Amino acid sequence: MLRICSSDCLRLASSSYGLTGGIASGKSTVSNLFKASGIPVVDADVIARNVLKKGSGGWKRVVAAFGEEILLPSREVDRPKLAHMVFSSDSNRQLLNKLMAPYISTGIFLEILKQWGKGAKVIVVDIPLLFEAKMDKWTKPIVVVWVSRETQLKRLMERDGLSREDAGSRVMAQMSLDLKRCKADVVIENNGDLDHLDQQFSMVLSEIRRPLTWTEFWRSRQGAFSVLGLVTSGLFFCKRFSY
Ligand SMILES: CC(C)(COP(=O)(O)OP(=O)(O)OC[C@H]1O[C@@H](n2cnc3c(N)ncnc32)[C@H](O)[C@@H]1O)[C@@H](O)C(=O)NCCC(=O)NCCS
Ligand SMILES: Nc1ncnc2c1ncn2[C@@H]1O[C@H](COP(=O)(O)OP(=O)(O)OP(=O)(O)O)[C@@H](O)[C@H]1O
Repeated sequence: MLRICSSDCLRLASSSYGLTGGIASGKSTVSNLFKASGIPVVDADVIARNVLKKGSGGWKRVVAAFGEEILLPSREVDRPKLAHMVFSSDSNRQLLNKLMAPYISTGIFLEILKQWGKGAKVIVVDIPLLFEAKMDKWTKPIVVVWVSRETQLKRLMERDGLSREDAGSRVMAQMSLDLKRCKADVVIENNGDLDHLDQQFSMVLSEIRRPLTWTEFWRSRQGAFSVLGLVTSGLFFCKRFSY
């Protein structure tokens, strides 16, 4: 089932749409559908991977905090080892989040600027921890890909070859999907098959692409800039012709 909060709420859109959900809820699957529709996607997981590349600023801080035992012989981070350390300990995870957050948010911001520079009118920003990291104010509307806990665990265990216990600790490291669902503008339920997901995605896309009504336009960011432009030029002409 698809839930879209209200057309007004959705159409207050700025040009950065948030895409979030839980681990293995299907965000990447949905972001691939956006890409296939010609909408660029900024992927926070890709940025987070770059932040941990050997020799980068993030890598240095993380190695200094967690020690050289998290490194492979190539001196790249041993991701499964670090994953085990952070998903089995709240304090380790909070430390990693604190160290990486400034690099990840700067990376996301620069990627958005890059896409705007390329002329993109709409960008989807795929951030797994959008609510947890309080980045939800940056994006509108927010699309949450929701699945039941059982489906989530099953897909996570299958995809990453994890035990039920390890999959459970990764799920528990995030805000509950039920809470994220309450905070969403659009909810895509992904318990069904891929055809069902495709159908919901088409509905989301047509709602997002629907032209703005005049009321919606004036309430949007573009509308606010137009008002500002009109007022500024009005003042300019009044001043010019008052001599
Ligand atoms: C711990 C790391 C090394 C594990 O790497 P791994 O290749 O196994 O997982 P990957 O990066 O593909 O992440 C998979 C999923 O795990 C979840 N996840 C990742 N980090 C976290 C975290 N700190 N807290 C909760 N969930 C997380 C997300 O849903 C993400 O989509 C890696 O996830 C990491 O560097 N995490 C910290 C950076 C971060 O917060 N990433 C999320 C981007 S907002
Ligand atoms: N509707 C579906 N039917 C069957 N399998 C699905 C469906 N949607 C996603 N999957 C599978 O579930 C797994 C998780 O999906 P995906 O990788 O898109 O999740 P994600 O939210 O991006 O995960 P992560 O937070 O770890 O990055 C993948 O193996 C994907 O192929």
